[in-house]
Amino acid sequence: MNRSFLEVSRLSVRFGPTAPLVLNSIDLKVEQGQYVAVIGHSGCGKSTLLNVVAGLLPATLGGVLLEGSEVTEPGPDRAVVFQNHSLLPWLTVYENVKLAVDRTVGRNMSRAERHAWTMENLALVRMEGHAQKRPAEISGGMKQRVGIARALAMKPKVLLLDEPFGALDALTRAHLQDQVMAIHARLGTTIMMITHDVDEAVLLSDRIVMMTNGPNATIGEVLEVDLPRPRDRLALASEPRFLAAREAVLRFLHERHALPAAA
Ligand SMILES: Nc1ncnc2c1ncn2[C@@H]1O[C@H](COP(=O)(O)OP(=O)(O)OP(=O)(O)O)[C@@H](O)[C@H]1O
Repeated sequence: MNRSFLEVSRLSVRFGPTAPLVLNSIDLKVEQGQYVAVIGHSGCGKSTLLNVVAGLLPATLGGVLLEGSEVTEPGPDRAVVFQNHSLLPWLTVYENVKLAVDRTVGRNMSRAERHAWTMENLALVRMEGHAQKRPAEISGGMKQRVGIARALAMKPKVLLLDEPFGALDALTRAHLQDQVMAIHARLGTTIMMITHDVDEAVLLSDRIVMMTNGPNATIGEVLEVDLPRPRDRLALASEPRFLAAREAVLRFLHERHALPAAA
């Protein structure tokens, strides 16, 4: 049988035996190296989907396979970056990343290798110059970069990004999007990203998974983003294929699956 790298099959989730289904029979296949964005209105179940893939939440029905193995618990092969950084405040930037290295891939490395690998990942997000600072001493964008370095340092098979740029100002956000695109090009990591931002989804992704409104949310449409890489945000701003993809997602969200007007 032809398996995909990551497969979500007939996934349904409810929180409690009598609660309605939040997700209803989600089917999604992601190939190795693909960048997939999941977009949908607030509350439709995007984070729930990501959390099941991360192993943080159980499936009620169906499930998730990564390279053919069922996901039943969290693991370093699926690193998550949340909207609000989850760095340990009492550790330095270096120590935050090093801790993740020590607990995962670093187990089979020498002390010098663990140090080098920690620094290599900080350099990937251009944070090597801030290694000795604590989270309180760096900006929100820098914290997210450290969170991404920490996730990548675990050499995950899949990087799960839950609105990673959501709390950042527009310029910092654009800068970080460019960095993530560069990292994806360099490492070829499989990425699943949740976002509310249509431009961000089109700019970064190979495919955009559009979810219907909850409860009982499911995948409404999947859009293939046919734009060559590397992608340049300025050049794309007037590129017809970029604009067409953007319009397709906007129409899905605001015409076919618009939220009812507030009472
Ligand atoms: N632990 C939980 N217990 C009960 N209900 C939950 C729990 N987590 C999520 N829900 C409910 O499941 C639904 C989907 O939530 P989820 O956070 O997955 O949506 P979302 O699309 O990620 O939303 P947003 O875009 O606002 O972050 C919501 O109605 C939410 O209230």
